[in-house]
Amino acid sequence: MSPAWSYAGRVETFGETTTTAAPPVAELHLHIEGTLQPELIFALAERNGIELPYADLNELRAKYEFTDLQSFLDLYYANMAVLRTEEDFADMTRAYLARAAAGGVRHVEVMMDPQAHVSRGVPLETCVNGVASALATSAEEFGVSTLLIAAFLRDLSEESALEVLEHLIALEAPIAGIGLDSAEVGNPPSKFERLYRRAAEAGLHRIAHAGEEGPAAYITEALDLLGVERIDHGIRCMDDPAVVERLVAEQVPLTVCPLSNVRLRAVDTLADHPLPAMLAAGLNVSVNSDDPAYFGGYVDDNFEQLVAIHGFSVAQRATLAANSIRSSFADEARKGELLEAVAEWVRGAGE
Ligand code: HPA
Ligand SMILES: [Zn+2]
Repeated sequence: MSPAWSYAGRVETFGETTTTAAPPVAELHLHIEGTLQPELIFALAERNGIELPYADLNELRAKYEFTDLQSFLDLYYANMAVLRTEEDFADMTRAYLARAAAGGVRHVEVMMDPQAHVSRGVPLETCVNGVASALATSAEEFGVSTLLIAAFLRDLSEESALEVLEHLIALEAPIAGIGLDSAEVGNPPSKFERLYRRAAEAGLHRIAHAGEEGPAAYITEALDLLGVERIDHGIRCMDDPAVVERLVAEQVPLTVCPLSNVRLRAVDTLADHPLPAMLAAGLNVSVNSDDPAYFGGYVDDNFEQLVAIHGFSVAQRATLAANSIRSSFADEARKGELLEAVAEWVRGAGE
């Protein structure tokens, strides 16, 4: 199947040299199911003989107007119905990797939502093997190193999450860690203490969404009760100076997703986004796409708009890139290579 994306190869010019707006980065906050582009949804529906509730691409695209996280999640879960076979998961993953690589991503820690597939009758092996098979050839094919993270749906029970985690462990699934996503408010980190304890016992990395729509207190809970190594989003920390102070002191990585926050109305506009203030406060922030097929762009699009709206300098962009690399779970040798690539990008930018 031909890829359902295209890349315009946008560049900026600095004096004599030309460089891309986005530095080489590690993408640390990416839901693979959120990379499913409308064209691929139609292609997979046809391949699998599935009738979509939309007459055409335009009717589907008209649904991409969100009022909050839940309004997005409803469409995100509905569209997953087209993912049935290993090949479907692999094609979706490969399309993301190709597009991300073209936009500067050099390392990615891909989240997937196994419960969203198992609950509609897709075997765990099918979704894991499909995504993992595309990740396995990514370094060679796209120059992008990869890790896989199983994310659990916080609006489901802890028992459901534990059952799937045990199954993943029994299958020796190639996962590096676990995450926590879906509807945040009313589903605090404290609901998943046993899950995170089990993941730690199994030697898995631990991350969690917190402070996207939920309060700053959820960030503290995720750190203290779940022992997470990174916080996904975390923007609501800005409501509580004591939480900011702690996050700065401990240099807890926050994987921020500016375009996502605008599309889900966590912030009104990109001009109102707290990322510049977060950087200025000394927080360990990075830039990520979250669900690029739904939120209007990949990592490079996020950087491009941050430059356009906030005038982020080469030095600021290099800091964001270095933060992403240092906060990744890549090995030290890979981190060193990627940090060198950032330094090279800065030299090319001539600032
Ligand atoms: O932005 C998100 N937030 C919470 N859950 C999610 N699942 C996919 N994307 C998201
Ligand atoms: Zn997310």
